[in-house]
Amino acid sequence: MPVLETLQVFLPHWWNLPVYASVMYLAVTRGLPSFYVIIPRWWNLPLYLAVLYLGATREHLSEHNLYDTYLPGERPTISCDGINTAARTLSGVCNSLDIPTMGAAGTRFARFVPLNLSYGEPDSILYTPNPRSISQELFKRKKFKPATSINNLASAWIQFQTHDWFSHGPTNDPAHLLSFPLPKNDPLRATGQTHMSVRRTLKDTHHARADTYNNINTHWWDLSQVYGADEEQHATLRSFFDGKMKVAEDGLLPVGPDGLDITGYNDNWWAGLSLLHNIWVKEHNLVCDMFKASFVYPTWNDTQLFDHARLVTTALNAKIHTVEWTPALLQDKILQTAMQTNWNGLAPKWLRFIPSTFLSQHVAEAYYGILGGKPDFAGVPFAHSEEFISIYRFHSLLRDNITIRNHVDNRETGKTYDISEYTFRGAQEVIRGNKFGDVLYTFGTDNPGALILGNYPAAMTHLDKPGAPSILDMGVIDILRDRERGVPRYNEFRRLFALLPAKKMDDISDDKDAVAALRKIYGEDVEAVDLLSGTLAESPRATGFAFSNTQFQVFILAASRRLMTDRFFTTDYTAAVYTQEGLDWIERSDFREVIGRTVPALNASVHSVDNAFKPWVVSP
Ligand code: HEM
Repeated sequence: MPVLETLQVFLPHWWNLPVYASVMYLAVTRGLPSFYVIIPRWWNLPLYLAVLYLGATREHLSEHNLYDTYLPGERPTISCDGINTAARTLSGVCNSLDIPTMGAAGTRFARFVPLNLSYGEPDSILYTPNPRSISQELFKRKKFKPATSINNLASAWIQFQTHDWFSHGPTNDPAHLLSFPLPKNDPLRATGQTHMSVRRTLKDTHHARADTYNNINTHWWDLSQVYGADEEQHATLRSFFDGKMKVAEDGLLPVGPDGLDITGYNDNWWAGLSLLHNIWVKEHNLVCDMFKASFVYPTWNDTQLFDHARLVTTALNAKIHTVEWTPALLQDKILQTAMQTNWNGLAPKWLRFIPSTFLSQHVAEAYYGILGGKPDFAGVPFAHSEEFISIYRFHSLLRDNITIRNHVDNRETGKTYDISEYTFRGAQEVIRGNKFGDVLYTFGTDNPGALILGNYPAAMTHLDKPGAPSILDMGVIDILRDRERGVPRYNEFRRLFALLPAKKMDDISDDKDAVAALRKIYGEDVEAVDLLSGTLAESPRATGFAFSNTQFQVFILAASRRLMTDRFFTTDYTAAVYTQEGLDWIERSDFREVIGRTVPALNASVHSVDNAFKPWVVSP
């Protein structure tokens, strides 16, 4: 039984393994991460060795890459007295009962690099190479290159998830600008413009240490983008009847005076986000119906129904992300096994009799999965980090156009929307000006853009965002944000994340065109390559991976950590807190089921694939 061989208890002759394997085995089971060895192309290892290697990598990174930005005594404190700690709170307080404000809305982002290396770049290098040249010459799309292994729902999904986990906020700092001269040949110069300015991120400055930034959303995986993160706003989203969220008469989310859907977080809105917010509100309301219809909870009031439905809906969302979205983006057997291990554990049902107290924490996590196990903070309070945010700069996923097709016969309906039309207020016209099922079907069958150089939508480099002080070049902003927030550039980032740095430009990519494009901007200065430029250029990638190994290294650390540190995914993932009906709902659902029951017309289409994020097979 190969699965058992990964566990200390079932691998008595571990010393007969090849050298790398025994080192990794020791690292995972006995906590000896100091023996960590970098294996650059780990994806070529046999399946279970590769899974072990990823486990060892996670341990190594947990030991070396977790930094709290609150110094002792700085963290705000509150008491959880009078708060219902059996439910998720809106602001995220009291998830940790030991440190009640851990992960709460408005608290600081952490770092995955040492604090003394997290200073924003000084002006002498902040604008070099010129961010506008990078955006226009290295990033901007000339011809759309699709990511053929996934559908466009996968792109909306990841932005939807990031809005749950983090945001620096839509406002930025009007009093402090990042400003640099436009390149000499920039077409904008013809209009008389000589410089480009971007507001700095709002931040807290400190004496003799790096600036820190606050998350305006909760750090927890709690669907705060759907439910909101404060009482006042949340009250506008609730029907206060049977635990349900408010929907308009047509069954879709109501629309506010700003023309955007009324939901927990609607910044940077577009049709893809509207689809997902609608689906998850419908799902929440169906969970309420399930509880209401069961004979077990006839006396539950609106709050009890809401609280339990939120727990269940949120955990199902986390499960789908872990065992469906991730394996769709990273289509490799190793990853599928690793993500299943995170959620369910490796042990088959019939072998789950060993009490986890007999197993070390790491072995128990691998054997039984993180879910329902003991919380594991690796000694550092949980918060998302700046480095985590930086690896999700996935704007290249966006399509230039969305052409709606009928879900019954796959024919074009004659409606096409470009980015200026499907974003912000425009999302309404896409969602309500078409059949919801047709829009969702179109997303399920279209591909998003590939995460490579030269595939950043041109329209995103002159984005007219309502309320923004000027037209935004998102390529410029993506580069500047990392530089101003002190996220290390590509090579230093790799060093700090236990990866081998590039010695020369050719080491970054096997693709000669990508290397030539990098050279045009960065010359031979491999240390100057920005994180986003390097990761978009990077190859080879693990087989089937839509993003680079550098990004994946951060993912290894963060994906498990946001589950392991959350009381509602660990200690309190129990029938007593969720109800048995709730746990069963999560257990038997996948995203195909969610789509099938929230938009029944698409049940057959979404079941044409084994994973809802793979391109659905088009109707004959
Ligand atoms: C049409 C859709 C989208 C629009 C209009 C949009 C727009 C924006 C804007 C205006 C910002 C803030 C820039 C700033 O720092 O001032 C931003 C940040 C960001 N976007 Fe997008 N975006 C879109 C889609 C996506 C997608 C699909 C992803 C995929 C994950 C994504 C990931 C991010 C990330 C990670 C940030 C940084 C957030 C932060 O600093 O807190 N965006 N986007």
